[in-house]
Amino acid sequence: MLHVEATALPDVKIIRLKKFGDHRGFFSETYSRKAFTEAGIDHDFVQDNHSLSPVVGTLRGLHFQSPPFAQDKLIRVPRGRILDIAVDIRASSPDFGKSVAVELSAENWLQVLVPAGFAHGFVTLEPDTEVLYKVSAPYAPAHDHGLAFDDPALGIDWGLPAERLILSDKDRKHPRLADLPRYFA
Ligand SMILES: Cc1cn([C@H]2C[C@H](O)[C@@H](COP(=O)(O)OP(=O)(O)O[C@H]3O[C@@H](C)C(=O)[C@@H](O)[C@H]3O)O2)c(=O)[nH]c1=O
Repeated sequence: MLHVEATALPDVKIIRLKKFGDHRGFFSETYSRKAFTEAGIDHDFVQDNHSLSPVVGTLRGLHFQSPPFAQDKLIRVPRGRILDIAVDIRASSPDFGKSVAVELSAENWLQVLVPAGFAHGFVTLEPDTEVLYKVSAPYAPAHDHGLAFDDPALGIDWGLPAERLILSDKDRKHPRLADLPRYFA
């Protein structure tokens, strides 16, 4: 029913789901605890989030929650298209500071699993893009942190010129990786 692939950062996984199309439209099991667990993705998701970004170039990120409210995230796009980015911020990881980008869309029907210890963000590539994601810990504003999306040390190519990017005020003020406390060992 589902197929799991590692990305260049092996703990970030791409999930391919079955989509059954017929003359009425389609049906898809977008999450099944049993099927995901059998495929090695075993997380205790406690909250579902949903965002809408009307304008192309809306960039949300890079975000993470620190322990004890660190979140695993399972992300999908039921409408529109995004470039989804995960950055390894685990201090002792050989991939510390490295990022991976995956395009998620209503068309490709992929999901991405971004585990705790990674900062996460995305930029929208189509108008009216909606992003749905499950998280494994509740929202905890005191433990909610950000990393600068344009930190040169990360070298992330967001795929659009800077003047086309739409961000929250908060997301323009996050520290660079070198100045970020080491929240994850
Ligand atoms: C994330 C979150 C926000 N909020 C509130 C706080 C604020 O008033 C409003 C908008 O919050 P933000 O600006 O943080 O929303 P946004 O920038 O969409 O934040 C999200 O970005 C992506 C990339 C992630 O990975 C998510 O974990 C989350 O951090 O929603 C909640 O009530 N619960 C939540 O779980």
